[in-house]
Amino acid sequence: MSEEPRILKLAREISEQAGVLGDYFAAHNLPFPSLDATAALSVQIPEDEVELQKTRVSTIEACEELRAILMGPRELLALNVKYLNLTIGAWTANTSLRAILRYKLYESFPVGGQSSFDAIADASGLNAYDVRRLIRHGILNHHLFEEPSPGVVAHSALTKALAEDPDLRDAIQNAVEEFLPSSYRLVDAMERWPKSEENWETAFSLAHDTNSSMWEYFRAHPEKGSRFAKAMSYSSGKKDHDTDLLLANVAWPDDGVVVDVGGSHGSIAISIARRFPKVKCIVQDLPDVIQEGKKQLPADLGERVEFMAQ
Ligand SMILES: C[S@@+](CC[C@H](N)C(=O)[O-])C[C@H]1O[C@@H](n2cnc3c(N)ncnc32)[C@H](O)[C@@H]1O
Repeated sequence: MSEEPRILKLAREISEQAGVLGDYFAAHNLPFPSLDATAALSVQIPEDEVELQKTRVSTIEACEELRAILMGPRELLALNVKYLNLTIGAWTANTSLRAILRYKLYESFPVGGQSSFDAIADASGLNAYDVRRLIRHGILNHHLFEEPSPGVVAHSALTKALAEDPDLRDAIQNAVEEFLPSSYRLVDAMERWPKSEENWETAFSLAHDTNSSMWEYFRAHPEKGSRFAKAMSYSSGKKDHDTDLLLANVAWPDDGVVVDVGGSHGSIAISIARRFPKVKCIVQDLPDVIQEGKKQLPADLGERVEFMAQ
């Protein structure tokens, strides 16, 4: 008999285990757990009910795994960046992800192959102790890498996605290197420069130890600037966020001119031009960004998407 698919197995386990928990609450006349304002602040299972506590934890773990599988690697990576820092105690939430990207651990051995902590340390220049701890942190917290047997490292779907999808990689790295550190400095910037309208008196400047605005900083660090622009294109249309929603929910003209102010490399303008063959689009942005956008523009849209440095 073929093996039961993982999502069905997990769903069955969740249902069975929730049933066991439900029977306990009913038998003990306890309120069922909920997120209503009137609910108890902890789930009402006494500490000495060890088996029941285990059932509760394994139900939560099965829910997390089912959710992760159903999201898929790309969406899951984006979600990791977005939400993990909200967990109290998750001080290290994105450290393994950041290290895996910064030191290119995702390409330290081929997808489909296996490696060891020592070999990954050699390939990356890190020491084996750090590599082991970071990779195990990634495995436990983010589904990054797998350890099929002790000391043997293999790719997971997520590290495979990082290895094989440079656009996704740029979007994630831009988030963990540029934006997450800035988000932590926002209230500091508000305190330091109350009501400032200066374009460099920002959380970004504090996080990056600079007296420049984010845009000047990106110009001085072109590899980061290019990564930011690719991240914009990624989130504004290429893969997970369907530009169809934008196209369907705005009363675009059938012909005429659309100007995308701050349109970066033109991903939105390109989508509009493709959908409405009589519309012309003008993308306005900073000179360096415009230069790159021009280079990337598909040749067949040369007449209808214009880039303008502003
Ligand atoms: C959040 S991004 C927008 C991304 C773009 N709409 C997309 O979907 O890919 C903001 C854009 O504004 C541009 N920008 C910032 N300051 C500018 C300025 N002073 N003049 C022109 N463009 C500017 C940046 O280069 C960047 O591409």
